[in-house]
Amino acid sequence: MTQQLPEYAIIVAGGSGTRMQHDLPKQFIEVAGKPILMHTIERFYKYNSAVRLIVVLPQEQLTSWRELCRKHSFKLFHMTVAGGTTRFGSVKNGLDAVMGDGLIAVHDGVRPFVDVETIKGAYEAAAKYGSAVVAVPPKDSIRELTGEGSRAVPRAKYKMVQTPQVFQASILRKAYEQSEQEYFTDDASVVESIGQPITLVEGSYRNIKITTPEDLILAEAFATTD
Ligand SMILES: Nc1ccn([C@@H]2O[C@H](COP(=O)(O)OP(=O)(O)OP(=O)(O)O)[C@@H](O)[C@H]2O)c(=O)n1
Ligand SMILES: C[C@](O)(CO)[C@H](O)COP(=O)(O)O
Repeated sequence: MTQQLPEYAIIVAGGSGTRMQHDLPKQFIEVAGKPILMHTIERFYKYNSAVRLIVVLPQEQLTSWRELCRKHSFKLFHMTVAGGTTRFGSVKNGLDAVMGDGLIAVHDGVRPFVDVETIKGAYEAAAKYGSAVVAVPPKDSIRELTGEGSRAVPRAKYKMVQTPQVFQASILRKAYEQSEQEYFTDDASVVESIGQPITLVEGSYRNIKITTPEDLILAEAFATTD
């Protein structure tokens, strides 16, 4: 009989949301009556209430998050950790709170519509292959910028990468021991750089990252049709 590894989720919500141009960091903006980050945490609880949740927040928002939880009677248990100046730094701080072996999902706090099947598929694939990164096929044509202009590239050769990105704990820890590089845009790029293979698993077009103002319109629509 195979032993079930403990499951962790580091939910990174330590950013400031500059592209949203809102007075609050976007993870705290209300969608369907509650902060985006609460929707995200609920998705992981719905998948498995035993997942150990580490929520990474901007240092200056730790107290206001506690107040928001009180205001919304939000009782789902989670640990909070102060973030870094970049996503890389925030993941690293979250990782410091994970002890021992297990599977660690890193998920953007601003992807509140990730479905349970996607989370389950990612943990299962990571248990088997060591890594699992959720991705979807591009819907648009893609052009590569060249020095002089641009040229078409075959989109069947590309995937749009989402989160969760799940890894065996030892692999993720080793990857985050190195110093940050500019091309690290996600955990897969960090892990790949130490020579570990990346396994892709199917994501969902609903699993949007709330980034710019029009995403909030989509978010309200998704929240009411789930
Ligand atoms: N220092 C940082 C930067 C980002 N994030 C988190 O990483 C996720 C994806 O990042 P992004 O959408 O870029 O969020 P922001 O950095 O907040 O947005 P922007 O780039 O527009 O400033 C978000 O949940 C964000 O809170 C983080 O935990 N710590
Ligand atoms: C991790 C991520 O959401 C995968 O698509 C994305 O790379 C985050 O990028 P951002 O520059 O922080 O928006």
